[in-house]
Amino acid sequence: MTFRIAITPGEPAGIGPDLVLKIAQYDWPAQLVVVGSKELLLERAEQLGIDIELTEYDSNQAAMPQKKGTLTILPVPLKAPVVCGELNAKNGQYVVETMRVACQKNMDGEFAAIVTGPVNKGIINKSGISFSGHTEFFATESNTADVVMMLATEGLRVALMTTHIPLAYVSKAITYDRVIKVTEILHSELQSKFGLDKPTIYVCGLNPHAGEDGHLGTEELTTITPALNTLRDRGMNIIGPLPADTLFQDKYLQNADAVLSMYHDQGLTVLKYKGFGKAVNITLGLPFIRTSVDHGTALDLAGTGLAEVGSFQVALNEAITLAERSKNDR
Ligand SMILES: NC(=O)c1ccc[n+]([C@@H]2O[C@H](COP(=O)([O-])OP(=O)(O)OC[C@H]3O[C@@H](n4cnc5c(N)ncnc54)[C@H](O)[C@@H]3O)[C@@H](O)[C@H]2O)c1
Ligand SMILES: N[C@H](C(=O)O)[C@H](O)COP(=O)(O)O
Repeated sequence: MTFRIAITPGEPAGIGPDLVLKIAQYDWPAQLVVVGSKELLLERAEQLGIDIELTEYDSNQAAMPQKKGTLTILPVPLKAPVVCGELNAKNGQYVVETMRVACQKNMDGEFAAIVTGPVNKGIINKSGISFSGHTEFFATESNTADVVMMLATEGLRVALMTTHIPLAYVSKAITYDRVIKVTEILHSELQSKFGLDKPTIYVCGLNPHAGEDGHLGTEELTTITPALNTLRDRGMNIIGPLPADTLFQDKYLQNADAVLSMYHDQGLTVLKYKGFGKAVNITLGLPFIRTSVDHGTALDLAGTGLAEVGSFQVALNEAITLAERSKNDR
């Protein structure tokens, strides 16, 4: 028996709908249920010259592998017409509703995973909904206190100690408890989701040269190292904090199952330099599987046919692999 994967196309004026249609040009071993506007997909398909057959989702029917040229759709209506490349705050509520429905159906066990297309955080906030990212949204929606953002491409996994917050708040956010919590979630999910019995985690410092013994910043001495020592005492294999500018070299990375960076651009700049378009974003610590693309809404490419589908394929393949693994573990 196969399972169902929920797909949210994300921002309707961006490339998400284009990529969902491109994904549908292949056979998939799982049923792909797109949670979003049927009219939007049909309109974008016509614009791109893609043939697509949409079948409405019926929870009473058994899940079937998705055949190329087809998609299953769980309709969520748009709030306003869509023009490619033009954000419209009226559709902020639509975008959030697609995520909410997909989340609920995963919580209920009806779907085995969620794969999300890119959203524009700014326009959702402009629509009156406070929103900083899918990662935080799904945590709140599923009542999960702590989750971890991790992006992965071939040969590198990068997890983040802090996610979508202004740089000015990062230092305050890195508390002893946060270092313990995030590292514990990363460690336990490397074991359970990725089958690594005793994962090795390399940890970046926050300050230049990891603080240079307190001369260039003290967070390493006061917070990060004490927390990592506690985790080492609990048996975890943790290296660091090491200077972030020299950590990302092969002699460290070949031994690292993941690198834990202190803030968004410290880790993701390296990850995306290495693997942009071929990476997956995975939320660790949720009660369901959630993966996503490594890129944003690319408003400049929506409706042109030029958007690359590589990262969406990686995200969908990863969701299917994780869902199969989780099914076999049960
Ligand atoms: N998963 C997500 O929801 C997600 C991820 C990252 C950024 N974003 C959001 O996307 C919006 C735009 O962000 P940005 O401009 O920094 O990043 P972006 O990824 O949208 O665009 C950066 C550059 O990469 C190109 N690009 C992106 N995806 C591409 C693809 N699939 N194929 C070919 N070229 C591609 C774009 O044309 C642009 O030149 C922001 O609102 C941001 O918050 C969302
Ligand atoms: N931080 C992610 C990135 O740069 O790729 C992106 O903004 C998406 O984050 P969410 O999955 O939390 O929306």
